[in-house]
Amino acid sequence: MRRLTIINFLIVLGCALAVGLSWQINHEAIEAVALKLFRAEGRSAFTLIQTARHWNAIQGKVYVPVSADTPPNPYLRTPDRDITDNLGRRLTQVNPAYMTRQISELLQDSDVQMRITSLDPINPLNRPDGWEAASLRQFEISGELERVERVQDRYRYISGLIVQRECMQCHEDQGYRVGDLRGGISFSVPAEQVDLLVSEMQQGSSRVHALVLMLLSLIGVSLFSLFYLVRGRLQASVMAQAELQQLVERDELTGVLSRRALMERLFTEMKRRSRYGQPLSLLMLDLDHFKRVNDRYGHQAGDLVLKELAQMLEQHLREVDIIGRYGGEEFTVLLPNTARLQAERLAQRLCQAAAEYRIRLHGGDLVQVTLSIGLASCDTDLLSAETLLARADEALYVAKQRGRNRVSVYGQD
Ligand SMILES: Nc1nc2c(ncn2[C@@H]2O[C@H](COP(=O)(O)OP(=O)(O)OP(=O)(O)O)[C@@H](O)[C@H]2O)c(=O)[nH]1
Repeated sequence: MRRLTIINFLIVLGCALAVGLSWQINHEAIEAVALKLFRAEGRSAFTLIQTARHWNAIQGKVYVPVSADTPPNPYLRTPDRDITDNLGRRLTQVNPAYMTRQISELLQDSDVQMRITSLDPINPLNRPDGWEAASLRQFEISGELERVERVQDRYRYISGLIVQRECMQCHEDQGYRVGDLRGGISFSVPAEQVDLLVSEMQQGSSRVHALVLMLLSLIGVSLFSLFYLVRGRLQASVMAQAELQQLVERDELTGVLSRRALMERLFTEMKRRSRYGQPLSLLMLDLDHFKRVNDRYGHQAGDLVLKELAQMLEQHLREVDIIGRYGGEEFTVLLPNTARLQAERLAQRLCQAAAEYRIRLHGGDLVQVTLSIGLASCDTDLLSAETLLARADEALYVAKQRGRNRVSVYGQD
């Protein structure tokens, strides 16, 4: 349960990290979008102003009546700067730079600020501020012609002005050539409105991310818990099945195969034998005078002797050999692919090993038991399992009759 809690915590943590990363990327993208939007606005405004300036330049000369707001431009040094029309009114020439400056002054009371500026201004009022000067210098170095940035509480945009042929009439004296960068037009708007929009979009994104995090965590935790539960049940059932199998297959006291499992294996080996024609031998082992052990040391000591002896016998067998408890103090050993002669040698070894084996009881006494073994083989003839068992039993009976602690082979003794 503790493991499940830790893994579920890690799932939620993983979801939180992934969603948090997405939230961060999304927030930065929204801020980038705000900048892109303002860049588009700046470009539109610049295009409008440039078009008006172009119109002015291609007219050759544009004149307007002299007024308090439009006095003659002191920085325009053309001989026909001021003229009088046929009604006697004084007119003065408004070149593109003068026109741009006048428009920017008209905008002074609005949110939008516009400035025409140059690193080498004819009109000192057009001197660039720090950001504009840095941008114009960057344009000169990089060849770029546009910059947009949030500067303190305003979004700022500047685009470079390139000298066109029609500009030369005013700017030739400054040494400019067509294609030179001679300044720029900058716009700015308060960041407040854009900030509000950005913050609304970011709040929306935060809500969506919070929802996604909740859903992801819920789905992740539910799916994993379900998987954990099902896996736990499956494991428990597999273990229970294995335990059950063990109970059915193994003799509880000695740990060797139970009689039932032994008989199943005998039938299987008989079938294998009849299909592949390999020899098969069967030993029937019985402890000699085991009653005496029980009588002398008690039933529990007898149990210990049975258990230890079974394990000792198992160790003397090959991996393919099969030992099982046939009943009481009687064991059966199946020897697949083993002919009579080989089986007899093995039976002799088992008999000798048992006789040499000493079992230490809990009280410290050493017990020695001997075995009588009956052997039956089916080397050539096809027998049934029952006949093989009966023959081994018969041979065992002979071994007992002949004085115990010996091997008797069916059909030979
Ligand atoms: N402790 C213990 N004794 C068992 C168990 N199963 C059978 N026995 C005992 O094994 C003894 C078998 O006695 P008998 O059939 O007379 O055979 P024996 O004394 O071994 O003599 P022979 O087989 O003729 O050599 C009995 O005393 C049974 O109680 C068991 O699981 N545990």
